[in-house]
Amino acid sequence: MSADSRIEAITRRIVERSKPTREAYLDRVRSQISKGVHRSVLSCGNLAHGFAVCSPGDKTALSGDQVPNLGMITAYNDMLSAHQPFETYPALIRKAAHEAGGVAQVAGGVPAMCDGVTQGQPGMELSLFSRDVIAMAAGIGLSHNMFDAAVFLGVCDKIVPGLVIAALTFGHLPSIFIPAGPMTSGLPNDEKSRIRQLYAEGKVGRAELLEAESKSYHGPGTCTFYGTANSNQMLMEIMGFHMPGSSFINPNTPLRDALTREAAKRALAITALGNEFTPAGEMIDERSIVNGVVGLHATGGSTNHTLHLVAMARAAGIQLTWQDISDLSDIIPLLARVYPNGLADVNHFHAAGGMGFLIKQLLKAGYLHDDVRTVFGQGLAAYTIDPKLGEDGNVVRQPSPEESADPKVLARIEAPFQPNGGLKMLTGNLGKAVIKISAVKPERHVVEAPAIVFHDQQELQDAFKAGKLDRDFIAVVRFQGPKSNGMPELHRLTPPLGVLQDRGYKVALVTDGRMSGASGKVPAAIHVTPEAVDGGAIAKIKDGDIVRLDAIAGTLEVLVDAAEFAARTPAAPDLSHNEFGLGRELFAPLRRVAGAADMGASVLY
Ligand SMILES: O=C(O)[C@H](O)[C@@H](O)[C@H](O)[C@H](O)COP(=O)(O)O
Ligand code: SF4
Repeated sequence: MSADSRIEAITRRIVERSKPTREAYLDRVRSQISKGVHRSVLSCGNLAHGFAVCSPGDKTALSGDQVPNLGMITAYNDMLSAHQPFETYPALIRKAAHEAGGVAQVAGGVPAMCDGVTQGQPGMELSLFSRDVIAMAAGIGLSHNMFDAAVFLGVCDKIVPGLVIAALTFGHLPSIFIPAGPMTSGLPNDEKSRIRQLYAEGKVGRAELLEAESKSYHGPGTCTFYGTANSNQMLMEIMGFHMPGSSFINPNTPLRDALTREAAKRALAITALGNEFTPAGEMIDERSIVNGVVGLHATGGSTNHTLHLVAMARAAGIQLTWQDISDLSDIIPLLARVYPNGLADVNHFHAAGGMGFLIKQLLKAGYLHDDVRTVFGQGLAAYTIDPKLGEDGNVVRQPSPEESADPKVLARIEAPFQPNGGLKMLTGNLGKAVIKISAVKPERHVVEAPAIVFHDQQELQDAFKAGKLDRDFIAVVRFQGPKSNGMPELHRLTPPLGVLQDRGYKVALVTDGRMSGASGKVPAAIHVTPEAVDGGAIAKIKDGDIVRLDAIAGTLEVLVDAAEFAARTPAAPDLSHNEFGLGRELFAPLRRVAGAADMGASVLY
């Protein structure tokens, strides 16, 4: 079934816009493919180093060019609950590779930051740049050129986007993403947020807050809210980088391990040595990217993907814009109510039918390109399944049901929760911005109020604690862009602004920084571009200026006489405090070259 004509039209305009860069990219990929099995270009010395620690059997296998070798890129560490399960994956994957007649080696590791640990801390100023550092680190591993396919072990916020950039940079190789799955459900996310707001008001102490947080984040696996990490899993599934049904199976379960083994064997089956060669650079095309954006809107996914999807697409020569994302939002309905867009968590989402049901609904309406290549073969319809553990310990896939097992969490296409995806681009005399309203009540989609300007999130929190913010206002938090301080998430603003909103005040946030994928209830115009330090108009806003954020009209305006505003001198605060400390001095070169948010805020292109 062909896609809806509006989806086709947007896809066509992306294809047209991307033609020069996409064709140049594909030429590079095909040139690399034409060189044949990559180990064959290595010298004997190179090869001997490459398999020095292998068994005699593997050395024999790798000495020739008939046995496929799988390169693993792992983001294992104990900081991310979502990545901790990867500690045991290399051994599992090596064993599965041998069972399939291949070899598997860890090509390299990549760094991974837990945004939950660094949230509100100086480390968060390295977070966005870590995406591109991860892409470079993965490139270092794959540059050994020993491999016929790659598997990527990563889940969280900047890690999957960075790994996708690497996978597409090495687009001549087939690549499969292997997740570790969500944490089992703990304290409900809305209850955690309620305790946070009580703490912000001084009504509970640190002991109660730590108890609530620890009951929420309690074990291995991805945090269960629908933030950037779980948006990543949705994207990898709907873009065809996952084996069908991989996204939301809990860690350390037989089905999880069966999916991991299966992915390793599939990666070896789709190399150039077999008859289903599926290089990532050809598998992912403009239709795959559009499918990813559609999934983002249908699930109320993280705003961080208005940065990451643009950067990921560029790695394959595809030019995705915020206008594309905004226009698709007008078409795609919201089908999932997962925190912060609802009370459920990703385990409930999966139990209600999960990705298989979601994809089935979107395909039924023609909102997805079905005729795409995936690591599993041709066509997205193969992903409308429910994964189960078979008698033999392998994965079996049953067709997804026609009905949602929980219509309050996962809706049918005929009865969506909202008619659109709620991720809009705003334009006006402050430049461009992005707003996600799928978690914002309709009466708050337009906010017009006096500005109060802050130069970091701690200033706002201090003003709140001092009782200075009990009024209608728009918080303008600026000098938070990529060139300023690395564009940290300002998620610690959510509790105080949420308290003020619950007290009945009209509040909103305007910032050239980012929010967490878990942020939601307060209207926020984020990623304002140009950023303050880059000549952005946001640097000229003064306390008391009337600012209007209109998510319905798609506008972001400061209501000041244009001539008077233009004549203002931009603020130029002292930013030296974010140039040193906790590694920020190492990232000064990246701040200098960082691109604009609407181009992916990348240091790579
Ligand atoms: O984009 C995201 O999804 C966030 O970066 C998330 O990964 C991070 O952990 C947040 O901090 C939410 O968690 P907390 O509400 O516990 O901070
Ligand atoms: S979802 Fe966020 S907080 Fe949870 S493990 Fe991943 S990065 Fe850390």
